[in-house]
Amino acid sequence: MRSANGSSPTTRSPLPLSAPASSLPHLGDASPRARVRVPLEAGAGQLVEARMLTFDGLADGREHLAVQLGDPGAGVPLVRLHSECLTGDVFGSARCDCGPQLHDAIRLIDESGGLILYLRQEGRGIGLYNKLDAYRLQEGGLDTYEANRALGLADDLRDYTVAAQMLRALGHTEIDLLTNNPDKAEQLGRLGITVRCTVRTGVFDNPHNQAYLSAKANKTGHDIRLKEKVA
Ligand SMILES: Nc1nc2c(ncn2[C@@H]2O[C@H](COP(=O)(O)OP(=O)(O)OP(=O)(O)O)[C@@H](O)[C@H]2O)c(=O)[nH]1
Ligand SMILES: [Zn+2]
Repeated sequence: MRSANGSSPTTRSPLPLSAPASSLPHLGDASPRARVRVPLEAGAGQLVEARMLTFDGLADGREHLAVQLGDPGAGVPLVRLHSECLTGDVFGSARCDCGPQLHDAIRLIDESGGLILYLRQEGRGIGLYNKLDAYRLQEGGLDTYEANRALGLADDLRDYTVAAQMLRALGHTEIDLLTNNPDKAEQLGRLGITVRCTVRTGVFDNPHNQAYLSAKANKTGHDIRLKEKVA
């Protein structure tokens, strides 16, 4: 069982989430392309060593990145699928929780051994400009999903085929998944990756991201334990 992180996630029961071998989808072959060592700032002046991997043959032709942390031989890896959030990951936007989630994942996975798959799926797949259009609509009172729909877009366009391809290319067909999002585990199961268990990420709430977090908890079944649910 995984240990809890500093923000008190818990490990849930094992999930029966793998497809039978006979029905495994053919995803197309991807293979590792380059593997480079990169020291990462992990807070409090600490550096952790990451290995960054690129791939040939990913299904959508985009540049997704695998970041390997900790002991690669430590058994079933702890994996986070982290969808790109330029505003949160790079600029530290407090409108969402992506930046602190990413940094907490680096720390936690460095301890456990595993991978962050950094997926180029900005704005849950709608792209940066559409996300900022959605932010404008949210300022008029819509929640994150209503704003997508007002733009004529689906709630969530993400497909995790490339994540399954990266995992298979690295020989990982069984993982523990660091997420609060049930769709990630379900999709990976259908794509032939056994999710042994999920580990909740911490809840990084602040006065600016309450509506974002409560919409995830109330509308898409994210396992987020907010102190107080905002309607
Ligand atoms: N469309 C849209 N996307 C947003 C908004 N706020 C954040 N995002 C995007 O939401 C995605 C968050 O991805 P993840 O960190 O993988 O989070 P998640 O799907 O909520 O699941 P877990 O963090 O794994 O529990 C990023 O791509 C952000 O850019 C928003 O208001 N609208
Ligand atoms: Zn974000």
